[in-house]
Parts: sequence; structure tokens; C-alpha cells
Amino acid sequence: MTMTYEQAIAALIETGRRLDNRGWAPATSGNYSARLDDGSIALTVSGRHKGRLTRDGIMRVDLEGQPLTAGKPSAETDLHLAIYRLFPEVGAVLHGHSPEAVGLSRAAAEADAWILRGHEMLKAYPGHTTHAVEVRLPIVENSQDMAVIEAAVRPALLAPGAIPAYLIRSHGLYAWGKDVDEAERVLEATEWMIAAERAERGFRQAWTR
Ligand SMILES: CSCCC(=O)C(=O)COP(=O)(O)O
Ligand SMILES: [Zn+2]
Repeated sequence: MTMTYEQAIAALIETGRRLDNRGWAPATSGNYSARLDDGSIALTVSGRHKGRLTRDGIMRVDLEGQPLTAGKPSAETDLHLAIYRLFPEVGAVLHGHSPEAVGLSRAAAEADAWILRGHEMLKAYPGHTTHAVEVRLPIVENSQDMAVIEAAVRPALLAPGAIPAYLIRSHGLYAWGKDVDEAERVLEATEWMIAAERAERGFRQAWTR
């Protein structure tokens, strides 16, 4: 499902406001993109505050990352493009920097995934119809070299039963979907399950004192 550049600009600006209101876009963190009807990608300009985007904070690049309009593309453009190249049905990719997701990635210091099981919220992932499943949220090490992150996470993204999200340690969460709404739903559901499990741990500790 693709959109015009004008539709993408409006959708990504609105998404940035909503994610910032949730505390998932502090400072200039995060980046957002959408696949356009001509096959190019609308993407946030690097270094902008994503909760206060204006139309010049969105630009177009081709699938190789070459700018098609003015602006410096996000430093994480290659991670977005890798998702679009791997999954032709994907129409939008969102990346946030929530304290909960980053905190989880640091607490699960050596883990290469966080297991989510039993949550009714799992049904927010496309194609999931029951809580009675177990899925892996992949966790990869951070790097300033996007090719290193992409190579590290690719096998997990292609694994059977993979969910459309992954976590970069000490950095943030990536989520995607057929359009901006679906990508935001996946991001929000993943954040919600991380927060619910953190609350669960707090309650368990309180009860064992
Ligand atoms: C202060 S955020 C550091 C860079 C980052 O992780 C990010 O998500 C934003 O980078 P961009 O180049 O897309 O603005
Ligand atoms: Zn980032």
C-alpha cells in the first residue's frame, strides 16, 4: 500500500507528533519513512526534532539512498531501505527511542532477543489471531555503521514467525507495516508489551518483599 509524497509528508509529520507525545522521540531521535507510489521513499531529514516536523523535514530518496529532493537523509536511511528491499509489501518504517525499549535492551545485556508470550496485545501484529503464541523481539548490538547493524539483524528478520520489529541495544526500536498506521500499531503494541512486563516485574518485587 503506497501513497503520494504529499500524503506521506502529512502522515509522517502527524506520526512524529504522536510518537513525541508518548516520549518516544526525545531530542532529535527517531526517524520515519514511507514508500511512495513511484517506488521512491519519503524519509525524515537528519537532525530534525521529530515531534516538531514541518514539510521541509521530509525528503525523498531512491531505494539506493540517493536524495531526490533537498536535504540530508536520516543517518539511519540504510536501515529503512534494507526493510523495503527485504519486504516488498512494506509501506512504512518507524524508529523510536523510548526509555523503556532502550532500558530493556540494556538490562537484557547479553540476550539476542526478548521473548513475548501470552499477551492479548500480540494480536496487534499482522496475521496474529491469538495470545497463545511466543514471538522473539530481536536485539542487535548498536553500531555507527548501518551495514553492520543490518547484516546482524537480517537473519532474525527472515526467520519463520518473525515479527515486524527489532531492537538495537542502547539505541531504539524499529517497527514496520504495510502503511504508516500499521507500522505505528506495531511500534505501539511492542512498546506496550515492554511496559507491561516492566510493570509486572515491579509488582512481583513488591509482593515478594
Ligand atoms: C540524538 S539521536 C541520535 C541519532 C539517532 O539515533 C536517530 O534516531 C536520529 O537520527 P537522524 O539522522 O534520523 O536524525
Ligand atoms: Zn536512532
